[in-house]
Amino acid sequence: MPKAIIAPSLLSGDWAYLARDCNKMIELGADYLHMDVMDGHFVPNLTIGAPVIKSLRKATTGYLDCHLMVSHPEQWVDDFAKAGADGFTFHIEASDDPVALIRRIKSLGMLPGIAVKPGTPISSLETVFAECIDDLHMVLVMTVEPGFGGQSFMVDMMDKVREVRARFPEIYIQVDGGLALDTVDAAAEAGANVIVAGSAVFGAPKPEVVIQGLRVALEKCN
Ligand SMILES: O=C(CO)[C@@H](O)[C@H](O)COP(=O)(O)O
Repeated sequence: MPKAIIAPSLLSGDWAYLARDCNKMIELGADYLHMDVMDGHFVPNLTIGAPVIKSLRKATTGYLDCHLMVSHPEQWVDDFAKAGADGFTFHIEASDDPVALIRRIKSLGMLPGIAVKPGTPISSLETVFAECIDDLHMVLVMTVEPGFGGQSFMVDMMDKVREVRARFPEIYIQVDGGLALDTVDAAAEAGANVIVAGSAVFGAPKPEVVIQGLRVALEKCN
């Protein structure tokens, strides 16, 4: 099983103090900085693009785990690579040629991830699994409808996590949406090893306690 990774979602941070919040999360024990990129089209919310990642790159050495909730993710891959993103995860529902995009992401020096919305089955990834599993760093199983923080964790998505873990023991499986100390066990037991948590971390009086608690839950199952 791959290493346990905790990725606070900066969507729940303070955008006016983004660099400060990123560095604070790393100091408090986070592994990845989860950056929610939304275009107001693929999802009904609008956030940031590559220029913000470029500025942030100068301000933090943390791993910038970019989750592209956008239509036509191909359009942005070069910009994100130039900006200094470390990971580029896009949605299967948004891409016409996911295999080519995964290869492009990798060739640009980023780690490729592929995401599925709650209504999308893992079978939609068959072509990706067949043609470029060795290039794929991570599968992101959304545990809420993408677009907003603070929603409830969808425990029924754990069947998808189990399905991916059973087939690919070494792949990174990220879960995103509604993860907190009372929901992480279900994700960890199913085989997830990358936990995104926004409101649970940023809303806590001591974020470091939540980060550590999430890590302990993952490590119990690893
Ligand atoms: O991608 C998304 C929402 O679309 C997430 O990254 C959320 O930001 C997670 O927030 P919480 O559910 O943990 O508050």
